[in-house]
Amino acid sequence: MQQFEESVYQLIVETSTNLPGDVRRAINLGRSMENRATRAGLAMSTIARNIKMAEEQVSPICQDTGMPTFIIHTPVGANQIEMKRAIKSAVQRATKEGKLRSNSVDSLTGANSGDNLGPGTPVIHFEQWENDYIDMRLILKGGGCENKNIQYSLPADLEGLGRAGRDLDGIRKCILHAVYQAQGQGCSAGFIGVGIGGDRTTGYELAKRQLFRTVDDVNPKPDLDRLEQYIVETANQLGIGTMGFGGEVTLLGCKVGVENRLPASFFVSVAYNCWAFRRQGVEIDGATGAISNWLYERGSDVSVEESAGQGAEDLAAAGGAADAEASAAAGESREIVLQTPVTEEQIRQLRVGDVVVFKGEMHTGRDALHKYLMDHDAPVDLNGAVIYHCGPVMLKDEEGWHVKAAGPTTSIREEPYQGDVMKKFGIRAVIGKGGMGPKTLAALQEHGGVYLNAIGGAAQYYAECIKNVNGVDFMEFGVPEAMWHLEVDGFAAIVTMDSHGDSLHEGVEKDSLAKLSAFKEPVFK
Ligand SMILES: O=C(O)C[C@H](O)C(=O)O
Ligand code: SF4
Repeated sequence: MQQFEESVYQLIVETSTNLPGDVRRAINLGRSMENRATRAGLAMSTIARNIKMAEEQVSPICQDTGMPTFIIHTPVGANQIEMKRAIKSAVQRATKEGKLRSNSVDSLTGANSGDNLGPGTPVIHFEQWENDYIDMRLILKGGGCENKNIQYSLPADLEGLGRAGRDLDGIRKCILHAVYQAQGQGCSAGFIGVGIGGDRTTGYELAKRQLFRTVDDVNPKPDLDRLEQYIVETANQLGIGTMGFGGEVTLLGCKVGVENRLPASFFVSVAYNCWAFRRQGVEIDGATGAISNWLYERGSDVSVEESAGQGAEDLAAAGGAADAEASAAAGESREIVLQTPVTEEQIRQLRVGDVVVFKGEMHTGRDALHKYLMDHDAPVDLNGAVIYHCGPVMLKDEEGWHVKAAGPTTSIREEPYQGDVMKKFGIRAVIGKGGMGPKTLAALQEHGGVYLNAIGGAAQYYAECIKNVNGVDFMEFGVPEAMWHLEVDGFAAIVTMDSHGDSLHEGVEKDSLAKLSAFKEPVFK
């Protein structure tokens, strides 16, 4: 078993940096369904480009490399204690080399362990089997989509859909509702795993295990097969679209499993996975510990389609290069280049739909920083500043810090603080993903601010726009939560909430709720 640790390391690197073949195929199909000239289409193109960049640079597809979760089948008599030790050591190495972000945080103090090890992390499930080889599967599911998991207890009354009973049609309603409530916040277009039955714990486990099925497999239970197909088709009529920008593609896959339940309980548990659906698996020789086979088609075998004229289609080139038809479809999107710091006047000119390309310094800030800034001073002048909701993957060498991955994080978590923090320090622009709520929208209007949506998960795409790390504060918060001062060039994001009271997110949510209500009537009798 000498090579076992190296095999685990290879599996981690492959999973984090190279999206598997079946997921790529689903994304290619999604891209073909989305109108390329729209905001959702541009987001899809950026995602495709990011997948390629991650593979080429062997760097994380998304900066949030999630909760490493291993499911391992071992031959009878295999030493699981030794394997556990090797897995932890491989996780440590992958973190040190920037293939995983340091993601293990003390729940009470917020202290980051720095190496992805700690109580409960990584997650390792062992099971014995009577084969002589090891089957090891890994999923790296990020926090943003994990936050969109949802569990229903039937019967229930669901927004837009009414009564969901204890039958297949009630289950249908729960799953559709699960997609609706995620909106773009889990980096749609997503994949969902559904667990019917079990208890509250095993229901979620069953849901997550569905994510290990290949996107294109067929459910052996005809009823569930029909349900899976219905859900993908119907969810794509909700109009949520990539990143919640509105569009044709909201869901790329649905897998449903069923287990027995107690007479009193009826749970439907839904695990939502973003487009950055990172899971792989290997067969390992029980004697040597070497990889003998990959269990899912590898990313390198399926190319992510790039369309002709690709230069003109990514986000940074969107406004300027869009032709008349494209501009109209994207809601008259304009491209505006802004040098930071920015003025109130510049910000008041921006409208929902504009593509802004930033140049200059921006500062990262997420949960720990926003809480801190509520009752402390900022370490740097934030007048006219741009805040980026981002927890990057960073590596340090003799020359200083380097950005390895730097996409946006879900902004809604900062809703209680954002407006106050902007007003207090004179911050003019906030970049994140998934949109923010009414409190922030009101503050943007009053203060003269703007919210921009970057493409979630596009961590390599944005890392390339960061030309220098000017400095860092609050390293004590841990790498993802620290305040990084970043020099950017060509950093593009779309205005989705402006200083005139308009919010694209509010509109998409309202429209999708109306569309959801059309699926109220029973389908599965
Ligand atoms: O933690 C992050 O960097 C992102 C997170 O996965 C999110 O989707 O909000
Ligand atoms: S940022 Fe988006 S793509 Fe990355 S883990 Fe979170 S939900 Fe997934």
